[in-house]
Amino acid sequence: MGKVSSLLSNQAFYIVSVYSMIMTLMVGVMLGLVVWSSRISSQRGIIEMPESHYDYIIVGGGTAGCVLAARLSANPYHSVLLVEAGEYFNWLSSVPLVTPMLQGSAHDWAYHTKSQVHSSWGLNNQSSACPRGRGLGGTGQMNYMLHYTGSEEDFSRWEDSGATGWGLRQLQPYVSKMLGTEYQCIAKQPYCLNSYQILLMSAAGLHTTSLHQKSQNNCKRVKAQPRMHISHVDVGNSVLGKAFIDAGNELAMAFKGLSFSTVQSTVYKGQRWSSLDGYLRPTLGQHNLKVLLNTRVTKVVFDNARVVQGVELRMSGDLSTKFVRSRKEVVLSAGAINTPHILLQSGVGPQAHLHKYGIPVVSDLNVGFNLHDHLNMPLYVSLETPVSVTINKVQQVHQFWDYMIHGKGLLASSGLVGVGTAETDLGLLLFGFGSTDEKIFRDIANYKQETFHALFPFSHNKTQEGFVLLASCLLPSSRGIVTLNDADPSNEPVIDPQYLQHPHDIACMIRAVKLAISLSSSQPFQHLGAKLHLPQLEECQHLEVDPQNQSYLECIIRTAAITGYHPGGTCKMGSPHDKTTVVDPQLRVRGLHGLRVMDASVMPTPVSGHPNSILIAMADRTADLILRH
Ligand SMILES: Cc1cc2nc3c(=O)[nH]c(=O)nc-3n(C[C@H](O)[C@H](O)[C@H](O)COP(=O)(O)OP(=O)(O)OC[C@H]3O[C@@H](n4cnc5c(N)ncnc54)[C@H](O)[C@@H]3O)c2cc1C
Repeated sequence: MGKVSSLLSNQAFYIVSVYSMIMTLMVGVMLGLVVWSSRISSQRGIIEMPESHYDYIIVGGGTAGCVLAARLSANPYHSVLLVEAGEYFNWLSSVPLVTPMLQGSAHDWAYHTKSQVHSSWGLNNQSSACPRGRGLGGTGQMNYMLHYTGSEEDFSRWEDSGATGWGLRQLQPYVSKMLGTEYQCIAKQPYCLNSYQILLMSAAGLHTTSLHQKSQNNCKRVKAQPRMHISHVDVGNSVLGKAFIDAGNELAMAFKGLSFSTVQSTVYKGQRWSSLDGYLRPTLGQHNLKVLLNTRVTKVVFDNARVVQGVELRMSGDLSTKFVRSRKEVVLSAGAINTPHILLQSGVGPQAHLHKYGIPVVSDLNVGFNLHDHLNMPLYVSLETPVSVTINKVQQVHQFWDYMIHGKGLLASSGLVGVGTAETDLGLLLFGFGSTDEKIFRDIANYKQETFHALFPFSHNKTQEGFVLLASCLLPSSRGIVTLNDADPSNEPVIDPQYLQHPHDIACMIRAVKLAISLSSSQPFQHLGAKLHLPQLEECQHLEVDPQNQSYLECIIRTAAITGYHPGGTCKMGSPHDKTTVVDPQLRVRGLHGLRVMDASVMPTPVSGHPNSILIAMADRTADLILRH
């Protein structure tokens, strides 16, 4: 009997081993095919050496740069060069769940902030990580894929501050276009307008002049191919998602303006869908669009009349500098950290700061100021019900199989489940991870080991069920600055966000944390056996661990809150008469000719959520502003 059972178990072991070998082999082959086919299709339009000149030069192939390059090259008579410091991201970037693994990799600029005074006490050197995507697709190729298109108030604030033309009404047509609705004229009508005019008309309500009335009769909204694909967490299939919505309903009386939903993500058939996929990729290979990878723009060059001549660039592995001329415009889309860095290196920035490094001043502007970012305070909640993502579940072979064959399963989602707002400025995210890889999550936040362990007490347990609530102040008032370290463009700039410097922000963060605490103790989560683990942090050990204790809450926030990954504002857009602005509402750099900025650095104030899709719509509108010019 014993022999038979050991024979059977040997056979079972043999079958399981062969099965896993076959599965692993097939997964390997399929991944190889995916990588191989994307390599082949990705070579189109990529050049090794630039020509001497182009009509438009776009610096940075990130979220905004990919849209601009596609739109400006739509006219076959315009030659466009897109210069990107990195290369193509590897295949990991398309698998939503493993997104955090890109941080700290070769695809990340991997910046760190200056030591913070008012925050980050529990981080190494009191310095926050500041990841930024380096490669085609930019930070949009390494972000958490949350889709959000802003509130009306976000854009009214911009208009009120002098960024005229950037209201919701003007941006809405571009958001619609992103999602698959366009405005088209009936062909061959004499009074047909171009798409920009139609978008403007629709933004203006379509009925102000007789020309508009005629066009209203001849132009219509049509369904088009969406540029961006959006997927939703289905409440019917997500126990955590359902609990989140139900908890929102329960809390509606206690918090004003509460709005809770499951997340929308820029994911298509289980893969990341960025502005590279939706805008740039379909246009690659056009004769008039060239992409230069692994090439860093070090400087914008001007003549004596402050007209842009072109850019200086350095190709990877080559220490010499090349010059490429622009016949029409240079657009900086290098992101909220690198765009001000390039401008400062080019002599555009505060005079005293440039003098300090011996850089000749081309224009004395407030470049680098007004840096804003969201902060997230993580709170861990353990569960007694198996409804979350755990390391053990992710490691099951069938998860790989489901993903490779059907684009489904745990790997197909970022793990983010719910997004909530209340009282206009409080934000909450539910990350459905019960257990996490300590090394990845500790290092990407730059947490000290003891801070990490206090926040995530079960991090060593691969089967622990639970989730993380990220509490945030959506409209922070603190403003930081990006400055030069020295006059060498290849050295990192100094990033000082001055998190929580403004008293408003700590009060706002405390309210957000209280919202998270109320959520964890709501009935829907209690039914799942939720237990909140308020951290016992070394920096706060003199304070009683109590959710009602304001001083304790302030201390844990100042110790353990981490970046929300949304730096912006460092080339503030606004009225050309306002000395604090860098670009006018057409995004032209004030006082210079032929130079614009279009990326997160132009956002005058933070948006009440996630900026990526808003930047896509803004870049699309900017292309129309440029083309109309
Ligand atoms: C980890 C993480 C998660 C995030 N999650 C979300 C989310 O879920 N939802 C959301 O809406 N937002 C999210 N964001 C923020 C969002 O992705 C960014 O705000 C957005 O991508 C910024 O776009 P951009 O065009 O301003 O810059 P980027 O996309 O950063 O593009 C800048 C590009 O310029 C290139 N570049 C820089 N310097 C040079 C140079 N000198 N020469 C040539 N090229 C250069 C860079 O390599 C890069 O490709 C996240 C960000 C991070 C880091």
